[in-house]
Amino acid sequence: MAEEPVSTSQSTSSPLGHAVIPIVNKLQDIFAQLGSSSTIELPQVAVVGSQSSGKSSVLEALVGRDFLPRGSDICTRRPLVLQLLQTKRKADGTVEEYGEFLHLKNKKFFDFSEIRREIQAETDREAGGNKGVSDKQIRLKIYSPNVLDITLVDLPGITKVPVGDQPTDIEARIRTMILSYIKHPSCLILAVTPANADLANSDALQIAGAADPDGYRTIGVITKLDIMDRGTDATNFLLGKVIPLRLGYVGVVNRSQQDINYNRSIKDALANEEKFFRNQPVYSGLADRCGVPQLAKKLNQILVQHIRTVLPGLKSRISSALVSVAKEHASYGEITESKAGQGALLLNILTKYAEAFSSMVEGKNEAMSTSELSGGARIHYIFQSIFVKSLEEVDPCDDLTDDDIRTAIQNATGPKSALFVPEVPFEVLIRRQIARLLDPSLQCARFIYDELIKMSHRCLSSELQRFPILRRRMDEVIGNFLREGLEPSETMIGHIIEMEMDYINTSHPNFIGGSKAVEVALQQIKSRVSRPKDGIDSEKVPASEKTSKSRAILARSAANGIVADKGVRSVAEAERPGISGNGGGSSWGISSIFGGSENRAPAKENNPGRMYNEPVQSMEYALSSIMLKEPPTVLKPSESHSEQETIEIAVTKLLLKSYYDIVRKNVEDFVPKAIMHFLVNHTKRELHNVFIKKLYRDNLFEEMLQEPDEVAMKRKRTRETLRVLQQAFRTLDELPLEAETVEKGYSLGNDPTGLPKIHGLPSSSIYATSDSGDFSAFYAASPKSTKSRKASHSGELNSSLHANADSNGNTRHSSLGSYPAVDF
Ligand SMILES: Nc1nc2c(ncn2[C@@H]2O[C@H](COP(=O)(O)OP(=O)(O)OP(=O)(O)O)[C@@H](O)[C@H]2O)c(=O)[nH]1
Repeated sequence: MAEEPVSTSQSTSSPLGHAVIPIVNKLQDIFAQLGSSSTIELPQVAVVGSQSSGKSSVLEALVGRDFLPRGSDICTRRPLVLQLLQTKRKADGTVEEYGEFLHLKNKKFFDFSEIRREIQAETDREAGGNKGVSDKQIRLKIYSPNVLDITLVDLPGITKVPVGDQPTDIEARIRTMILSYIKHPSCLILAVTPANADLANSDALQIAGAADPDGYRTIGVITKLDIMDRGTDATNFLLGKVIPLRLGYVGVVNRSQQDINYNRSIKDALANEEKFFRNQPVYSGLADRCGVPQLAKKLNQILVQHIRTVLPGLKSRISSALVSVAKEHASYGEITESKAGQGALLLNILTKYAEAFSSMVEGKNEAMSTSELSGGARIHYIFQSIFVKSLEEVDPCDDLTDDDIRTAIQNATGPKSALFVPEVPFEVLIRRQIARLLDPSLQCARFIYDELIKMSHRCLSSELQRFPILRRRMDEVIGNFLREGLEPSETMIGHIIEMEMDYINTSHPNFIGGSKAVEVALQQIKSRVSRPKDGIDSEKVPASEKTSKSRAILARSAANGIVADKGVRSVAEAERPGISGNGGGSSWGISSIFGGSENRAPAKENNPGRMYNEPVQSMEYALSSIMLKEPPTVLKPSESHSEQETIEIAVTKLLLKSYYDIVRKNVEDFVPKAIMHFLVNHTKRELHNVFIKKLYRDNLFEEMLQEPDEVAMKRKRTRETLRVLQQAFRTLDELPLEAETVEKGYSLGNDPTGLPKIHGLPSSSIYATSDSGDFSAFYAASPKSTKSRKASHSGELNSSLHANADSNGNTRHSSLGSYPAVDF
């Protein structure tokens, strides 16, 4: 490529064009180094056009070296991805240029004709020797101080008629292949059309139009201006009068086949091209649209603008990758060799774990979920919504039928008939109900234990992943410790229930008491009598019996201080039984249910009640020598309920319910307390000590802090990734200032000419014009602002040059939006 004379303004201009592109290329290499399939997708420049239109020649001229197979026949049969990388001149001023193929890593090709031969050989290897075409890329990097940093793609030319090994659908296949490159919004398209062909029917413009209908990224290249028919010229093409193109056209003169045959150098060809345009007065006013150097400038300028816009997005991606890799790296920790270091590490892990466990129980855990209950909240849920709720729902009488109660009453009164509301059956039955509370209470403790086990697993920090032995040992220790904590809580729960069963405190202020129970029971029965269907049939009960029972019960109410019906008092007193006097150790006198014993009347043993009627009758039968039936082995109370029994049953139920409520509340209160004290809080308090006691041993450090090889490997890999990312980040960090400088260069026009200054671009007057080929105008505003916004989102090239903020004021980054996220 011809060296441009460096003007004063250039020498003071921003070096961004020089600096940004190599950095991004460098980043691309960095990502490649990471072995990640993700790469930074730079805007590529693809050359499209019909066969032999001069695509390869244009690329070669841009590169400034002969290295591509060219000829009148089909030459490009595989996509060639060509990354041009600008290198510095050597200190002694000599130039080193070489190429490197991806498929031949570490081999530098200093002889460019050898590069051409390798392209041909590699093409043949994949696509065969007989004009076959393949879509498998050949990747080539060219290092040279004489190139602009750009990635170019040479694509097979569009052909209509299949030849050689080409399939019948060769045209469609090539079009698909071309489209797969140029459809990408970040791909710049060089649509190459020979000047001696009909531009209106240009394959290149047609396919470019399909991929880039608005022409935001298509540059028209007219080749072979030198072999146009005499008397014709390409000015109308170049001015966009035939087919308008937003980015305009550049006319070039490449080497003819004869030049190639004579081995004419590119340098000569460029000189020849310059001479051509100089000698053609018709092109003199179109200097900015003529010649390979102008094409190079156009491309470079677009590329620089694009990269500048893309950098912030790239930077944020790298920084987030950096954060996650750094986090991962930190999770692998450092290798600790010294005993003291190991001890400190172990202590730290154990302490952190114990703290995490406590925080989780207390609900102070940072990683607390917002989508579900966790930690201590689950414990609370188990207590309140499972345990308490289940107990509340239990009816103490639900497993007791009236017959059960009647049987219990009859059993409790022994051979006598029950004269009063019996206390023993109440105690027997209430104990039975209290006993039922044991199982759910123990189950509740189990649930909490399970929760704590789950929490213990959740507390395992990522740091522990690298110490599987320690992790296992910690698991064992906490598992055992929790199991040990479960025992006393279960014992305590047992005690709570036993205590409740052992002493039935009928003096409890909340207990209904016998009198009140009788009163309520009578009311219940009365209301049932008035509604015979609902309850017992009062008619069936003999009147005398009914009166006596009522009297007896009401009398007890009176004895308890409740004013009873005066008319029945004496009878009631006469019928007062002496049960209380016969109470055993565990039997609480009737007074305990019915209140104080002050008004207790002496027992009357020989009360001629219903009880004795039957033996008397038996005697009479005996006298008549009538034999009795043997009593059955299993005896049940008689089926018919007396009214007395009904009342007794109702009273017993009321007493049961009332007392059960008291016990249930106690249990609901004490069981969670016991579990919290003996299991949960105990674990919270003691876990750290237990860990220290069981695991913090000099002789165990080595064993417990043993990490698997895999962790060492991962640590090494993430360290390397981190290093590369840090390097990339640092490199990018230096860019904003330069980008700003470039911004100034473009927008403020601090050059006397008011022109943008890009490294490697001559400060020619080409930018002064402001027609369709002027990028400054193109960058400044889009004719379709809405569209450009949309395009910006989809990552189209032009978007990077337009509005940088969406309607929400968010900065958007365009083209790299489509490159795959860094995935390590
Ligand atoms: N006179 C003249 N000949 C040219 C020009 N550009 C290309 N040629 C010749 O046209 C022929 C085809 O050029 P290539 O560069 O191989 O064309 P291509 O489009 O890459 O061809 P394929 O890859 O095979 O499709 C070669 O013989 C070139 O020397 C030009 O501007 N002037």
